[in-house]
Amino acid sequence: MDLLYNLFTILLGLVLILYAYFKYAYTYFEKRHIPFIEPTFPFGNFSSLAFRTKSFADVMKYLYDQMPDYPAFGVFLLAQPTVMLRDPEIIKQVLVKEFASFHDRTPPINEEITPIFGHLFFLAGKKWRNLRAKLSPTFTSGKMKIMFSTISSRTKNFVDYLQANDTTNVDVEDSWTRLTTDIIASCAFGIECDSLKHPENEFRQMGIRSSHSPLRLTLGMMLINGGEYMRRLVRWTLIDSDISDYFINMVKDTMAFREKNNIKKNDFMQSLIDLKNNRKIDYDGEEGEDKDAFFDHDDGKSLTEVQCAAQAFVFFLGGFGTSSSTLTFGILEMAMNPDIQKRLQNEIDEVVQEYGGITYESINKMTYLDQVLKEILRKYPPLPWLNRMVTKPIDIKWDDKGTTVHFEKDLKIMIPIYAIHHDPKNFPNPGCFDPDRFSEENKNSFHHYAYIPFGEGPHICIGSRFGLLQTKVALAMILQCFNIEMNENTLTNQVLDPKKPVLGFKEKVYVTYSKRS
Ligand code: HEM
Repeated sequence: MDLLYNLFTILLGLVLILYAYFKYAYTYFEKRHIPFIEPTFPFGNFSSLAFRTKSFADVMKYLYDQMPDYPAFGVFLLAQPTVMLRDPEIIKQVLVKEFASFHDRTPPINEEITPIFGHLFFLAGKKWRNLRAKLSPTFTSGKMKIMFSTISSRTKNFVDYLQANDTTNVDVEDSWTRLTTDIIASCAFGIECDSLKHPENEFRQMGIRSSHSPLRLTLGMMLINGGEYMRRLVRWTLIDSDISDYFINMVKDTMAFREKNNIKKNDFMQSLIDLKNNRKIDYDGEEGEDKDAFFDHDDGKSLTEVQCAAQAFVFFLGGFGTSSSTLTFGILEMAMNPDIQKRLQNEIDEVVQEYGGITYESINKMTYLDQVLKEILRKYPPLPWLNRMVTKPIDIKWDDKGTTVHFEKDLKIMIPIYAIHHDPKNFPNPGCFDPDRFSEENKNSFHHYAYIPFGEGPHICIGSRFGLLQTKVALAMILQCFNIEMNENTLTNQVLDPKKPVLGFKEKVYVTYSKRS
């Protein structure tokens, strides 16, 4: 009984200390005269995230909508003060103009604990800078042109498969993730896994497990964001070790096999092999692509096999989830907006006739397709927020009256893309799907930094060209062969899923693909 009593007293003492610490932390913005939303112990302003009752996108939009009169405001993630940005001019300062003060997303991840996370998305400081310089030539337009044939042949197989099967009630997300998994498996890992016919294959299963954010990952990321002490406390890995080992071994095996048999291919894996062997990737960008920027930060060091595996892993995660989410939302909008679908089909038919098929060149001629894709990414940005932290203290221009606000080192920054894209001040009637927002005459009607599905500045998505290309090819090939229609299983008033790390609906999206005559 005594033992129980003592334990209870210790626990109560700890909770009280924690409470006092959080209460003190919650005075951060008040002391600095920065507007903020009142937090509650212990989750700050993010309790619905912790209890998974709302998606990241919805929580941020809820907070954003509460502070319409401020260019930015404070919130708390647990006890962590975080500034959420609203005004595109401040967003521009953070992402581009004052990049030197906002160099990193989070404090550096510990590569010894989770080597598979030693990739572009999580690395910080010089390590990120050097790696970005090394990897940029992997994604030039020249490389995309070469990879077009892999993308289009996989997509053609996919369309053939649909044509040969019953498509009266297609589970849209499931089918797209199979296609995008196969494309990225081939381009990033150099393997063929045919997820269409064999959805249970090991590669796909590992991919599904690694991208289904378990509670551990969400909590782990909150703690990693929490600063030096918190990061030292996080001793568990953020991903199951069998998944991490699987990807690392696959990259090692593929590299060894290709080198032993002197096999050279035009894919991401080849770029990684070049970097491992300390040879720079050949630059084949087009005029206008900044060649010097690619190389002026290169430290000349080669990558280890494990570092290569981490990059292949982030290409995989970045490549399949974001694109299949974009395509799923796109297909649903096509089904709900038959007029837009028809206009897009007319463009595809005309351009295909002119060029004799769907080619790299013809895809780039489809201007309405480009508008449709931009509108999908506005309404449904797959990554609904960006984060940065203050790496060097700075006075930020707060408004055009000359007010400045001091941001201290280590302050966290959130940019709620989803909320910004749904702000009627930026995009009138934001719930309406209207690709004409991006027409030649309207494309300057919104602030450049109010539309940021790929982020902006030096951290901008490195794979955006690849992502756009594979989604455009997929939409064009599907709409060339099928009309997309709603059926009795199509839900049109869905809510966002709190469990998915990438934007997605809670319930499945079903539609009918009917063959075009
Ligand atoms: C529709 C498709 C995609 C969308 C919407 C998307 C979106 C984003 C966003 C919002 C960021 C953060 C940018 C920032 O912080 O400013 C990002 C970063 C990144 N993305 Fe993508 N992405 C897509 C496709 C891809 C693909 C296909 C790959 C790889 C093959 C990829 C790899 C990456 C990497 C490595 C980063 C980190 C870049 C850095 O910090 O240097 N993404 N992406």
